[in-house]
Amino acid sequence: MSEIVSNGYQSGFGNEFASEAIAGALPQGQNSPQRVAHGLYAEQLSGTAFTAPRHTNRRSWLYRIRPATMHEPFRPLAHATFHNRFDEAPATPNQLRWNPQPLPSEPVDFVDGLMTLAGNGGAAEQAGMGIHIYSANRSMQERFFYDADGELLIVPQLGGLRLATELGVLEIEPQEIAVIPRGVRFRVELLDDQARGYVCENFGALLRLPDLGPIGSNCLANARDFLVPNAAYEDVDGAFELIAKFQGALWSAKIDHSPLDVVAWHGNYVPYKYDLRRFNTIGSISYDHPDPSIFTVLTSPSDTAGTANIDFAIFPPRWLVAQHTFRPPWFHRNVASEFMGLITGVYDAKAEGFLPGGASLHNCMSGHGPDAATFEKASVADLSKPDVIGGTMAFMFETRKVIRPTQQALASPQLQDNYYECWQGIRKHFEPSQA
Ligand SMILES: O=C(O)Cc1cc(O)ccc1O
Ligand SMILES: [Fe+2]
Repeated sequence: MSEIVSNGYQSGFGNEFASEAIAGALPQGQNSPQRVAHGLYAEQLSGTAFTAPRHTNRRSWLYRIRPATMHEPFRPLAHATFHNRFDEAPATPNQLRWNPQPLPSEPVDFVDGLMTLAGNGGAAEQAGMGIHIYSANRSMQERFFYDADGELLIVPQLGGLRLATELGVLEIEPQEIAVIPRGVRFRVELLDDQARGYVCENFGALLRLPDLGPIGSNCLANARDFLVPNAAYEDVDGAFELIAKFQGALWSAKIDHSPLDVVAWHGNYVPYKYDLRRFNTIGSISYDHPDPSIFTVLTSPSDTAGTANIDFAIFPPRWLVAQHTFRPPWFHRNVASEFMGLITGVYDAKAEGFLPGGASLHNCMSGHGPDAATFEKASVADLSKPDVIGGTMAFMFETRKVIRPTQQALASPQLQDNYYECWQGIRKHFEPSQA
């Protein structure tokens, strides 16, 4: 009986990885020998259709102490705040902003501490995303979770997490992210007393690195900076719970052993982490503020070329040097819908009110951009000097479909009822007789 211990990381994105926690456990030359070394069971886990084109095809082979099929039947598990009901309230064109969700006072783990803020599409549609916040103050104990509805992009804002997965251990802190593939079982342990962050549940095509076009073969998030765990396992018996998220609802089954019992694995369907501080940011060195697609870390494409199901973009520290230019984000209305969060610092379009741990939502064609204070300051700034934006990390989940806030998000005391006022102080400067 021993609890899982990290065996470190391998690097790359979408590689054919291979790892064994016991030398010789990984079969050579084939996937499914008649008998696997050390009495392990072979099991395939596919993340794309068997016949998906080779460059998007994802699957891994796991060599484990017991096959994943061994557990008692699932029964529905109630959860008051974590769901995919995006049709409860009318979608709103209003600009919305929330203060950070409070941290729990009672003991709450990652799964219990999930609250759904908004989303679109769903698992049945195989498109769209769920947007959730977690706030927790204790590790998951004697229970494990997997999401059959989509992969989970976890964005910590407060406190580090140790994600003990079937394929090994990922440790992340704020300004790092992790992606847990659909179906992979895991346990979330807290590295600090409290944890809060954002989760993007991707019902569509798997997140991948964006194409770089004329940028070339480097920059933005570089593939070698993505880290994938080496195989690590625990061989533990006990009275445990396996929680599944399936078609928008939770289910619970008894399991008499830890499912984190994969001794060796190989493949390209893997959990991974990435340090957002490694992002190689591109921007204008001449004039004008480019579209924020230059800040894309990962993208989930849709069936329409160039129109993402989800883009995950970040707004990291950077220099602003553009000449004869309004340097912060411009006023805009977009066909895409934008959910934003702030991990640390101040976001350059909002002088105040957008707090670390908070969130904002600007839906399709809803006007937004710099608040009045930011506009006044930037429109008279001295452009002979570069500006440096430091000590900040904001992010955006952008999506082609309208983002529908849940009833609980709209009723939440954290919703700022005066958000629209940040633009009401914008002054009329129009002078028909002056250039
Ligand atoms: O709305 C926002 O703040 C996000 C955003 C940033 C930017 O630099 C350009 C467009 C955009 O939507
Ligand atoms: Fe925007």
